[in-house]
Amino acid sequence: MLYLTSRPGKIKRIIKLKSKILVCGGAGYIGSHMVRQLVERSYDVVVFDNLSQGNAASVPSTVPLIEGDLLNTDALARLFAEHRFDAVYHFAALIAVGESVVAPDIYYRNNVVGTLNLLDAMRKADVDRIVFSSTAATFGNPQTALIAESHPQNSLNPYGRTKLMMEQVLADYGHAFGIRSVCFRYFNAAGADPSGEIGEAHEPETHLVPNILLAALGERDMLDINGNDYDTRDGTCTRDYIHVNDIASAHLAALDYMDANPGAHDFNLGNGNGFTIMEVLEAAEKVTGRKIPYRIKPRREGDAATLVADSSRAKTLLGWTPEMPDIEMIIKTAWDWHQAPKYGPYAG
Ligand SMILES: NC(=O)c1ccc[n+]([C@@H]2O[C@H](COP(=O)([O-])OP(=O)(O)OC[C@H]3O[C@@H](n4cnc5c(N)ncnc54)[C@H](O)[C@@H]3O)[C@@H](O)[C@H]2O)c1
Ligand SMILES: O=c1ccn([C@@H]2O[C@H](COP(=O)(O)OP(=O)(O)O[C@H]3O[C@H](CO)[C@@H](O)[C@H](O)[C@H]3O)[C@@H](O)[C@H]2O)c(=O)[nH]1
Repeated sequence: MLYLTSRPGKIKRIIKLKSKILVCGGAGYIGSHMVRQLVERSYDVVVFDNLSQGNAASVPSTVPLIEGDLLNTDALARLFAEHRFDAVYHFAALIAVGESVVAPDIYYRNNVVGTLNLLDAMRKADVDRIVFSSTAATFGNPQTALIAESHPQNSLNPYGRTKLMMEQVLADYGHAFGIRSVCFRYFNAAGADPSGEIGEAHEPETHLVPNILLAALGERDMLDINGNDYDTRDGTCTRDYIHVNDIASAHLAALDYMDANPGAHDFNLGNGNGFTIMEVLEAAEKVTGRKIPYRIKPRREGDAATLVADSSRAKTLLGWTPEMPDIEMIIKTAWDWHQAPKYGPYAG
């Protein structure tokens, strides 16, 4: 934040200028919700995205969208030469657990090399604040019912390991180079902005909630459930679903937190309630009023049986409160979007 006086020498009036924020991956699902919250609060925002999964239509027309790749160091140099950023939100990554098991090379290059390139560009431009999208997938199978930040991180898949590596890099860069960082380990992002203007639109879609809703709409024949022989209430995997706007609101709090606290910090973001796949399916049937067909398939490699967050640290230190913790409300916002998506593979 920059504070200027309207009359130099005489402090008559304080004008608070909003920070300029780079949102890498800002055309993606969570990034686009972040951009919307930043714009609503009058931040100066620039989006950098290679549109491999992102949708240009999800970025407001007032926000510059620079199409570029984190693996292209020239494009990054140009970006940081053209703009003076106060902080970076880094959402850009490949995100599918199952795919990372069969194509780890692509995941390590994109998520690890891409992030190292971004950090190099930041350092050259003297930008020293970054909020990094990490994940519950860094933890592996839990040793306690709720996963707090102190829980050991033994990721079960390459995707989670790319994120864990970057958490470690950020801690080292904080120590050596003074880079301030917040790593948010989201549990399962779901839902859509209640405006109905933006939502989840991946191609192909791999996430549970949209796949359930696509089956409800007949866009898929049925939901494939990846295994029902886990040690959970009904044998299907348990996850902690958190509304995408609640993830974004934590990022706003992180800016002030980094101002006051040098170094690297991590926070788990979830609602603290685990739902099995069958329970999410039942909740979606209630919300949609439709019977949703499904079949049981083999386990998907790399899946933890259960991932549920303890988010006390974010609540205490960031003053963060999720505004939409109810699973049916989360699904309802996604359902409103999926019935009439404005972009993506099922639009029109
Ligand atoms: N969706 C979830 O449930 C979840 C949970 C935990 C963590 N995360 C993390 O949150 C972040 C955002 O997830 P999302 O669901 O919005 O994913 P997404 O795929 O919708 O968005 C990622 C965006 O990054 C862009 N991108 C990817 N690689 C890039 C590159 N090399 N250069 C430039 N742009 C690139 C994509 O085009 C896309 O727009 C990711 O880092 C993901 O690992 C997501
Ligand atoms: O069509 C589907 C989709 C998913 N699942 C299962 O549902 C659960 C949740 O899967 P998914 O929605 O793909 O989320 P995760 O695999 O838990 O991964 C998400 O949540 C992680 C945090 O927990 C993030 O890091 C990842 O980026 C994000 O993809 C898993 O057991 C999947 O195997 C199905 O059975 N059928």
